[in-house]
Amino acid sequence: MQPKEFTPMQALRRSVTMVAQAAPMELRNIALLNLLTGTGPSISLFLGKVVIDEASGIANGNVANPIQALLDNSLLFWCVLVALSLNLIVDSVDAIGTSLFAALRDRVEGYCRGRVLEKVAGFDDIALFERPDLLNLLELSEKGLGRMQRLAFIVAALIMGLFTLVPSVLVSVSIAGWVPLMLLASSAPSILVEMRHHRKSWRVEETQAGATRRKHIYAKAITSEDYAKEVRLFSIQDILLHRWQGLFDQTFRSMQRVRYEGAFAVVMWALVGGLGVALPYIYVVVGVLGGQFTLGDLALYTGIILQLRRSLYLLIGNTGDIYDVALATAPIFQLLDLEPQLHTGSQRLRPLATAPASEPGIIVDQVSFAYPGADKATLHDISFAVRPGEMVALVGENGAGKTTLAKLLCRLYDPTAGQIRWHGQDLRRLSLPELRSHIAVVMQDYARFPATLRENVGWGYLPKLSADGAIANSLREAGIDTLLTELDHGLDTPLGKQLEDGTDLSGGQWQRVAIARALMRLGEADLLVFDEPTAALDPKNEQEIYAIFRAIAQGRMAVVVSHRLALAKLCDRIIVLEHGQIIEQGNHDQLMALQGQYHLMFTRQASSYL
Ligand SMILES: Nc1ncnc2c1ncn2[C@@H]1O[C@H](COP(=O)(O)OP(=O)(O)OP(=O)(O)O)[C@@H](O)[C@H]1O
Repeated sequence: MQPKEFTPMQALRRSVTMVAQAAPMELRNIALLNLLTGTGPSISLFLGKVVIDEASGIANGNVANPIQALLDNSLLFWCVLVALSLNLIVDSVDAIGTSLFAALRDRVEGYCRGRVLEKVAGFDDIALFERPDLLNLLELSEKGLGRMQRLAFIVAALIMGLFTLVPSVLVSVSIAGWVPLMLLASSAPSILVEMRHHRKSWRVEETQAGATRRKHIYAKAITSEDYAKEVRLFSIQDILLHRWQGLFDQTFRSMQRVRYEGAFAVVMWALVGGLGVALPYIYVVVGVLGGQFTLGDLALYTGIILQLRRSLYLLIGNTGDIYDVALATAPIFQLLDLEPQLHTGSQRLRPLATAPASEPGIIVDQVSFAYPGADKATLHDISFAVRPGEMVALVGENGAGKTTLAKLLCRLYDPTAGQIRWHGQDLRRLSLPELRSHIAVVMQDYARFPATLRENVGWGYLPKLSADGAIANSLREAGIDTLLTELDHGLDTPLGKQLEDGTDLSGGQWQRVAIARALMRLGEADLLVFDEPTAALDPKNEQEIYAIFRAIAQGRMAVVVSHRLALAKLCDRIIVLEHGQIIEQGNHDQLMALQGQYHLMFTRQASSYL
């Protein structure tokens, strides 16, 4: 799962295609509008020249009725009328432009963000959320999404620049062939300087991606409800603020240095570009004095030279920006092209009856595992079996590798070495959606979905999302059906403080809701994976949940990760892990008789309850 490299040109091509796909209608309408507003000023200048030449021809001081003179000269009359109408139209369509641009921005945002969300949601594995380099990629894609909206504006501005440039070039050629060439040549260095500046800025943003992400983490720790209580109780606001400020200063300083350098270079080259305007300008003024050009020409040509320069700047500025966009949007395409680490297999899960005689249940066969990017393995050569009807406990000290093993059983990761087989089939060959539909999980860090009670439970088994009876049953089995009467809107009460009118639950209640969600799957699930399922429950409720687990594990395979050895004691087999290795295995009595690590842990825990 290594991100591909993109050249700026490749990223630019993909970005332009994406913008065109996102808002084809808005782009077309903006192009039409720009055709009008871009060519309008050149046409106005030309009409102005005719008006000046015609008016100065008539205005010799002997015109008795100037209005009649205007009406009599049809060229003058029509030029005045068209120039005024054109100005009126150009001014009035400006307002349409504002709403078209707003629609363009929203469409591009919706389409591009939608594609990114779709991609992230479609990842079957969780490495994307656990690898710092991929988290940085997510951070950079977020910046890229902002730049994608800018690209839409740049494309519109370039269209505008071109529509202004073409008539300006055509008119300026009539002054002298060298005029547009000179303006172009004197502006060219600015393009290169802008591009270099953008490349440098992006390099800084890239190298600061980690710092920017950490900055967001500290900002979140200050503003998020999850940390609010402890931040205050331990008075760590200042530490977090200080860290955020430090990272902000660091990223700001690096960017500011590049900005100053860039601004200086751009200004210097803009001054050089000014010379390119001065010479043609003087040439026209001298031409008027020498009788080569008329007064109308003076107005037209000086206006057109300045306009040509402006349109060149519009194009130069936006070409520089387009380079910046190309660099900044590359992470979006790196993310969109990211190959998931896990691939679904095609086989259907074989029924128990057809499993090979030696292979019923789940066999963990010499499994080792290292987290992506980690230099040390977390699990070493793990082998054990969970037979149908068996409840197996994974115990061990913090960091021993229990949760990691639970993640491998649910195929959130694949083993680095060895195999996990289910009724004789390697998990990697099974269809992932099918595999996961046969597993009911309660994770240690279970989700508290900002959704209704119905959804928090019903999302465990979508076909029964509207089946009030089934959801109520799961809540009852998880011992939390009192919520149905306690909550104002019963199943349809929004849960979580993030939601308007949301009701928050206690930690233990949320844990029971997570258990109820897993219970919704019981119709299909053959494997139950419970990782610290009772951590938030009091001892009385814990005992009650143990009894529920035992009951639902009947006839299924169950793996329970727990520090509560009272729960482990109820299991058919206990696997003791230490530093990612199995050090003991057996039932409670066998392990107690062994007088090893389990015995030590159990007696310590039992004595602490006395
Ligand atoms: N996403 C990850 N990337 C890299 N290392 C990880 C990741 N998750 C866990 N680890 C490391 O793997 C080791 C085992 O972690 P694991 O969560 O499996 O332990 P555990 O036995 O469940 O611990 P606990 O009882 O505290 O929940 C730890 O050293 C941990 O630092």
